[in-house]
Amino acid sequence: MSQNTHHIAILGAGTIGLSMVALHLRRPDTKVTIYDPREDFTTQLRNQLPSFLENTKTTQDEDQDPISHLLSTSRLNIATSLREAVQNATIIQEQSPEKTDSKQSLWKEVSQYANPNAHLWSSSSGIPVSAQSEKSPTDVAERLVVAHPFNPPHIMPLVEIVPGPRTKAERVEFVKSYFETVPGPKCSSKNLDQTRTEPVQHYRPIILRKEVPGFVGNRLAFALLREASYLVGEGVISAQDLDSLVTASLGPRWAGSGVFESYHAGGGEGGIGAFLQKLAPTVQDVWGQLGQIDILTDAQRAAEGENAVQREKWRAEVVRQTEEAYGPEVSADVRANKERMLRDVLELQKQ
Ligand SMILES: NC(=O)C1=CN([C@@H]2O[C@H](COP(=O)(O)OP(=O)(O)OC[C@H]3O[C@@H](n4cnc5c(N)ncnc54)[C@H](O)[C@@H]3O)[C@@H](O)[C@H]2O)C=CC1
Ligand SMILES: O=C(O)[C@@H](O)C(=O)[C@H](O)[C@@H](O)CO
Repeated sequence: MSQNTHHIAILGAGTIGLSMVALHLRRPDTKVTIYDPREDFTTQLRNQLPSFLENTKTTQDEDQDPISHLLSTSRLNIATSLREAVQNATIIQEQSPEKTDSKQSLWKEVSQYANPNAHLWSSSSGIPVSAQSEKSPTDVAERLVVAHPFNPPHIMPLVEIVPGPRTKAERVEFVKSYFETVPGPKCSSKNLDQTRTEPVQHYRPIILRKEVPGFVGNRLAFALLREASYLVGEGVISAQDLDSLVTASLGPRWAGSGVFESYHAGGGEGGIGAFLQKLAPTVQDVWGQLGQIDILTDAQRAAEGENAVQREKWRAEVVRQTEEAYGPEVSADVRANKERMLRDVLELQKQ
C-alpha cells in the first residue's frame, strides 16, 4: 500500500460519516481516524461499517473481519476525542448534526488543535461556510469548503462543492481533484460489461459559484418534495402512486438527461427555446398554482398552537401514507436492493 498521503479525520460517524469512511478507504493513499461522541459509537461502528465496506471490498481476505483488518493496519483509527482525531490530520471532514451552532462550535474547537494547513470540509446539506465559520478564527473561513454529498456518498457520484466568500481557490481545487480521483463502487450486476480496462472517473464534483441556502441539489429536491407533499395533502394522488409516477417517468429520464437537456430534446426543432415558447401558457398556469405549504420548526409549532395544525395538515397525511406503503422505516434488505440498482444505473451512465 502506498505511503498514506491523506490522513482524514471523520468527525461524526452516523449515516453520512460511515459512508464517507468507506469512500475514503477506497483510495490506497488514505488513512482515516474517526471521532464521534456517542457512547455506543464503537459498537455502532462494528455493526454498521462492514455493510458499507462490503460494497468497496477494501480487505484482501474477504472472510476476515474488515474492521479488525483495517484497525490492525492503521488504515482505520478510532479517536476518543476531537483533539486526538484532528491533531495529525491533513483533511478534516465533519458529518455532525445539521445545526448551525453545533457546526460553529465544532470548527472553533478544530481550529484549536488542527494543523494550520489542514483542509476543512463540511458535509452539510445546506448550512453555508459563511455561517459555519462565523465563530472561528479567520483562517477557518479561508480553508473551509462545503463538500455536500448525496446519500449514500460511498455510491452516489455528486459532490456539491460550495466555497464561502473567503475560501481560497487552492482549497476548492484540492477538494475537487481529491474526489475526482476516488475510485467508484463495484457494480453489482454481472450482466453489465465489466471488461473495461481503464478506470472511469466515478465522482462528479460540481462547484457552485455562490452560496445559497440549501445549495442547489437540495433546493431542487425540496421544491419537488414540497409540490409532492401538497398534492398528497390535497388528496390529488396517493404517496405511493406519486412515487410510482416518478420512477416511471422523471426518474429514468433524469438518469440519462438532466432538466435542461430533457426539455431541449422535448422541444423538437428549435430545442428548449421552442419548448418554452410552445408550453409557456401551460407552464405559467402551473407555476402560478404550485402548492404553498409550510414545514414548521418545533418552535414555530409551539408558538402557533392551533394555527400550526392548519399550516401543516399535509404532514400527517404524507407520513401516514408513506408508512402505509413502505412500513415504519426502510428495511436493510430494501436498502441493499436499492443500492444494487443505484450501482447498476451509475454503471450504465458510464457506458
Ligand atoms: N442523511 C442524509 O441523507 C444526508 C446528510 N447530510 C449531512 O450530513 C451531516 C450528518 O448527517 P447524518 O449523517 O444524516 O446525521 P446522523 O445523525 O446520522 O449522524 C450525526 C453524527 O454526529 C455525531 N455528533 C454529534 N455531535 C458531534 C460533534 N460535536 N462532533 C462529532 N460528531 C458529532 C452524532 O453522534 C451522530 O453519530 C448533516 O450535516 C447532514 O445535513 C448530507 C447529505 C445527505
Ligand atoms: O438527498 C440527499 O442525500 C442530500 O441532498 C441531503 O442533503 C439529504 O437529503 C438531507 O437533506 C437530509 O438529511
